[in-house]
Amino acid sequence: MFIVTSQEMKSIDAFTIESLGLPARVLMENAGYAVARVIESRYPKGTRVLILAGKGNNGGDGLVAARHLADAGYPVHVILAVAAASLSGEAAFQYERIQRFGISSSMYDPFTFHRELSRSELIVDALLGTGTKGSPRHPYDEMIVAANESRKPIVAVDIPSGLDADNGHVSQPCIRATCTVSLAFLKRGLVSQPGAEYAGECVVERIGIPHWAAERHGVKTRLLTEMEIAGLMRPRHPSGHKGTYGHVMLVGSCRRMVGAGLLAAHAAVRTGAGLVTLGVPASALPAAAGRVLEVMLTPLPDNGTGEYYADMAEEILLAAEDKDVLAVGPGLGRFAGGETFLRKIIREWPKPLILDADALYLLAQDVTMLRERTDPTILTPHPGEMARLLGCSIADVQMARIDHARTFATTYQVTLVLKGNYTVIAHKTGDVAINPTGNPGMATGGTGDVLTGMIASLVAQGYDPYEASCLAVYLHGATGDRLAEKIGQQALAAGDLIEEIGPTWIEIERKRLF
Ligand SMILES: NC(=O)C1=CN([C@@H]2O[C@H](COP(=O)(O)OP(=O)(O)OC[C@H]3O[C@@H](n4cnc5c(N)ncnc54)[C@H](O)[C@@H]3O)[C@@H](O)[C@H]2O)[C@H](O)CC1
Ligand SMILES: [K+]
Repeated sequence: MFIVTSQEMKSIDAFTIESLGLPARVLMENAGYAVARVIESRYPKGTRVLILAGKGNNGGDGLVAARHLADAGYPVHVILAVAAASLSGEAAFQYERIQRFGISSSMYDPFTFHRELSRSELIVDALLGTGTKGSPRHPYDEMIVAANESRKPIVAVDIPSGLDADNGHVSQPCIRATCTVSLAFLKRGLVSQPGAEYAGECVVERIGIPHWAAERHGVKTRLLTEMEIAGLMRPRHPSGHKGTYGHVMLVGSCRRMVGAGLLAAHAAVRTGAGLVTLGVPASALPAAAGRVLEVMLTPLPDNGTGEYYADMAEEILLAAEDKDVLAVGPGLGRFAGGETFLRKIIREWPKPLILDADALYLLAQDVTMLRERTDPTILTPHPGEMARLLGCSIADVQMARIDHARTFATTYQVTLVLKGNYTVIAHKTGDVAINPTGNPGMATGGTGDVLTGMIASLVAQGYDPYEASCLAVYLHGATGDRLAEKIGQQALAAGDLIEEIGPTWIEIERKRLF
């Protein structure tokens, strides 16, 4: 499912209208009708609907919806934010139609507005759409505040008014919708925080703009869907043996963080790797031994410290020689000479490499070392690690997650997984996938280690690095959602997640189209 910016939407709209010859009026009719149908499917006939219409095309969509809802048996009243004379072309055309159809309407004045608001049972927000510039001005601001304060359900047309369609930032005020009917394609702001929270449930409705028009206009951002993920899942081969499913080598679990590497290793086992080896500083080995029976442990000479140090890169490369993928980071710790350590691995490891956690901290000391790699590389930063890699603030990262992830991936030719709500997976070609699964219960220590193990496991099994990342991220979030259903978000722990990977895999795999 494509995700567009307002600029991309504008070009696609123009292309559909001018080159494909589908008039703007037809698109608006489809848009308003789609909104009405969504409302009809959720609210019983007779529900009193108040439609708030702005001056542009978003308002026009609302006016079309008013016409269809009235016809379907909903008492409707329309309030225009501006005088009828200042409505833009298509909205003016639609306003004239609702008058001819005898639909009750008025122009905004505080008294009428509050009276209609208190009588209504459902509000349609058609004030501002993708043409919004800056914070809602008067009287839009007052209308938005009052609509929110009414606590009545709100269906937003295209985006909640006050939302920045491109980055998910919300103005003060911004509509808090129960449901948003996004037209033609999802807008970026609906899958970025805090926008997603203001949008409520999102439904995307077709309005006549063909799907391929997005591709034609170079849209490279999409939302992962369950169907697509199911399609990536490969059945195991009847004659397969453990060698068929690859050997993962993980490096981490220093004395203070033994659990991190173990979580990753265990998750790699549960995601299907043939064999999993965890490299640990020799002195930390007793603490790691016997905790996950399926995992082999490789002690790395550590002078009795239980920590990593620069020279251990040599040992790691030797130990990894016969493995299919190397993942460095969970519980690695920070140490003197870390940059040299990482540079050696980056330069000399000739197969897929995954860098997470403290490996990303080490990488941030000189990101350009990534240019020395030609083999597949996957980075899995959370926003703090991403900020360090870019030398900017976390707020800067969060402001433009998609753009930062994409630029980094294309610049350094890596797969970049920017974690957080709506994890962004960026491919070295500039393709970006956004993940819809997961919940706040997963914001707890160790879940990142689990993800790293899952990605490593899939790469070892021969999945393409980008597809492995998309599949692992989706599955990881879906596993968290399934677990939260069972035990609640509060109680969710990284270790429990691992046991739920298998059942979640089966559940998704069943959606596969044969
Ligand atoms: N063919 C199409 O283009 C279709 C568009 N659809 C809907 O149209 C909107 C986008 O419409 P547009 O007219 O470009 O902009 P808006 O309706 O979002 O509003 C712009 C309007 O409002 C004024 N304005 C801008 N910023 C502010 C502000 N901060 N405060 C107050 N007023 C503001 C500005 O002057 C403009 O006149 C899209 O979201 C869809 O809903 C349909 O889908 C059909 C096809
Ligand atoms: K809106």
